[in-house]
Amino acid sequence: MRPVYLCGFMGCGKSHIGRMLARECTAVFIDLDRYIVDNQKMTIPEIFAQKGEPYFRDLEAQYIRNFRGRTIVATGGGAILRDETAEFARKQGVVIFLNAGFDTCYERIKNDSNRPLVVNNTKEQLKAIYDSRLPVYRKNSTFEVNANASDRIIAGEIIKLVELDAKRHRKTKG
Ligand SMILES: Nc1ncnc2c1ncn2[C@@H]1O[C@H](COP(=O)(O)OP(=O)(O)O)[C@@H](O)[C@H]1O
Ligand SMILES: O=C(O)C1=C[C@@H](OP(=O)(O)O)[C@@H](O)[C@H](O)C1
Ligand SMILES: [Mg+2]
Repeated sequence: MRPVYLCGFMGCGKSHIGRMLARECTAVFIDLDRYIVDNQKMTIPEIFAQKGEPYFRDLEAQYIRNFRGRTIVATGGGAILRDETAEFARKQGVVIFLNAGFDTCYERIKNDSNRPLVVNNTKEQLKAIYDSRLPVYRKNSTFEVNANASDRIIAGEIIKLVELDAKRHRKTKG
């Protein structure tokens, strides 16, 4: 199995589904946000406040390159927006966009003080960010799944796509 990178807006379920998938596929689970926090020994709000958002974006772009093999990577909602990062991830493995509606995402994240974009933007501003990101997640992913569903259903869909990817990849390798 090649690495699986989950992308999508904050609250779409990347971390939750990723952890579940890794258990089901006996793969290693990496939460890119967690990995950054552990390596930097700072929380995400601290990194944003003390080093700035561009610094955090560079860390994402750098650290996402550290994983190989049977791994499920829950990216942070901004990581796959960078074209070179997405290109790397699609070469390395399979990028899956968890597409959940804005209202679903917002209800899940609205009170979270650990997500600086949520703290620093109004609901209307977050909706505008969501709308501007949607086409980029689409463009930069290999597959898209409907994430307005139960976690079991979403995980099942992803497993089918990962199997499809493995088949295609074997074929192209000959
Ligand atoms: N399909 C789902 N159904 C119900 N709750 C979900 C689902 N996916 C995620 N959640 C919950 O929504 C919240 C945000 O999910 P999370 O995985 O942290 O999102 P992300 O990593 O994409 O920002 C968590 O409390 C999680 O348990
Ligand atoms: O969308 C974003 O720009 C961000 C999403 C967060 O991860 P989740 O998508 O897991 O919430 C985290 O990386 C950071 O707060 C920035
Ligand atoms: Mg997450």
